[in-house]
Amino acid sequence: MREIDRWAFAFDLNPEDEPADVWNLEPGRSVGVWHDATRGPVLAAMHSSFAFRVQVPGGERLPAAGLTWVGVHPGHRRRGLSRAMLHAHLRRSRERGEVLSVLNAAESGIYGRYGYGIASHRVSLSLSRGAGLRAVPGADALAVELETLDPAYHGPEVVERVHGAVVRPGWITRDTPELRAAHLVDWPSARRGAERKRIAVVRDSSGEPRGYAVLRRKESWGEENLPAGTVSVHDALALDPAASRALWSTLLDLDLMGQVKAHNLAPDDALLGLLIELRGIERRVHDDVWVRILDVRAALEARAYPAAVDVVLEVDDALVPDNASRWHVRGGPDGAEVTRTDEPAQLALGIADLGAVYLGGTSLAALAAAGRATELVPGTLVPAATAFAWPVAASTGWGF
Ligand SMILES: CC(=O)SCCNC(=O)CCNC(=O)[C@H](O)C(C)(C)COP(=O)(O)OP(=O)(O)OC[C@H]1O[C@@H](n2cnc3c(N)ncnc32)[C@H](O)[C@@H]1OP(=O)(O)O
Repeated sequence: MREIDRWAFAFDLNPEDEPADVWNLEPGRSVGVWHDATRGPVLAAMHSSFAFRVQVPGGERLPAAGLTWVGVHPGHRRRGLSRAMLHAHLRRSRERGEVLSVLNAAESGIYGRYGYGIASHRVSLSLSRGAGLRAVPGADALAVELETLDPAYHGPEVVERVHGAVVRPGWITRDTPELRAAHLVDWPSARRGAERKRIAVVRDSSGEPRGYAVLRRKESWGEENLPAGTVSVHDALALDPAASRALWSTLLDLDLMGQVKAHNLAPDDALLGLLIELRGIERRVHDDVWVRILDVRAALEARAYPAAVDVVLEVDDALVPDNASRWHVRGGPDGAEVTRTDEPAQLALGIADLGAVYLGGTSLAALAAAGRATELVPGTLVPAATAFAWPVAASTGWGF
């Protein structure tokens, strides 16, 4: 499995990284395709999945198959192996009772055909040292500790504790020790001249962690010998405004650094609201988690809707016939009742686009504007788009 993974993703593990490698795949959830080669059977393709629980609007955590390690040997590509594996994955996930499948895509063109849609986004910011932040009462009373990352301690005591307290659609907790360990691995080859991973921990007066950032600094010197180092942050969370202010004011004022590169932020991360000056900040938006709804009724009944919803959707799903139906969705902030119906449809959309709007991270109105959802009865789009939205942006923010 490691071999086919390396063939598919075109990498070899650096010898210095070998001791850090963690096997995080879960037993019973991988499928391989064998090829009878001249020198004996070899894996031509494989995929695996994690047994996740994904937070949906309203806070419920739904069973979801986190598709991963989809790889086809370059000598066997474009013969339908990936398609066959994806069809099997959808069927097996449904048999396990998983309501959703989620993934991070290697390339954007691969997964729409299997009914996955982009359901959340992540943001990268490039900030100058000293970027001004608004004052937040209580921030100065918080302590910020800077330590070398010790996964055995900081993992359970800080990172997963803070991570597990986040309320946000699309949030996925790392529920196995292997996933937790893999998340904090400090690959020696990834340092590329930067320091080992450090962690900034924000604590309240009782010592409770309220936020953290895993970071590396890299020194560099500009013209006239001016310090121009870079702070790279790939994992930063804060549970309240004061913790966020304390965390980012520390990261934005580290000696000898010229810039801070913050990756994997939710699109509405508090940092964006704290910054006094947004002009000149380089901001990039990437696709985050892709959602495939495996069971329309269970999925739509599990989430909450911020406004009353009463709409008949015509859902098209070529791969899961059970989903392809007309669904009457009636509900609101306390959830919804979803039933098959023969009533005339008011809105029509495909399963990938329903996946895209499901977490509230993509607007149904925006999809309709692009011709990806159709308003069959005038006046039904705006109320439905309002109900399918969510005030907190969807995000997962870590890769699997
Ligand atoms: C969740 C994850 O694990 S993401 C990781 C995905 N893996 C990688 O990117 C590793 C490198 N690439 C590969 O391993 C393979 O090329 C894969 C998995 C992307 C595709 O596998 P293949 O077996 O070649 O695909 P297969 O022959 O089943 O093609 C099915 C369809 O996907 C299309 N397709 C395949 N690869 C791509 C691609 N990279 N971009 C866009 N479309 C693609 C094919 O053209 C075909 O289209 P059709 O439905 O119109 O006929």
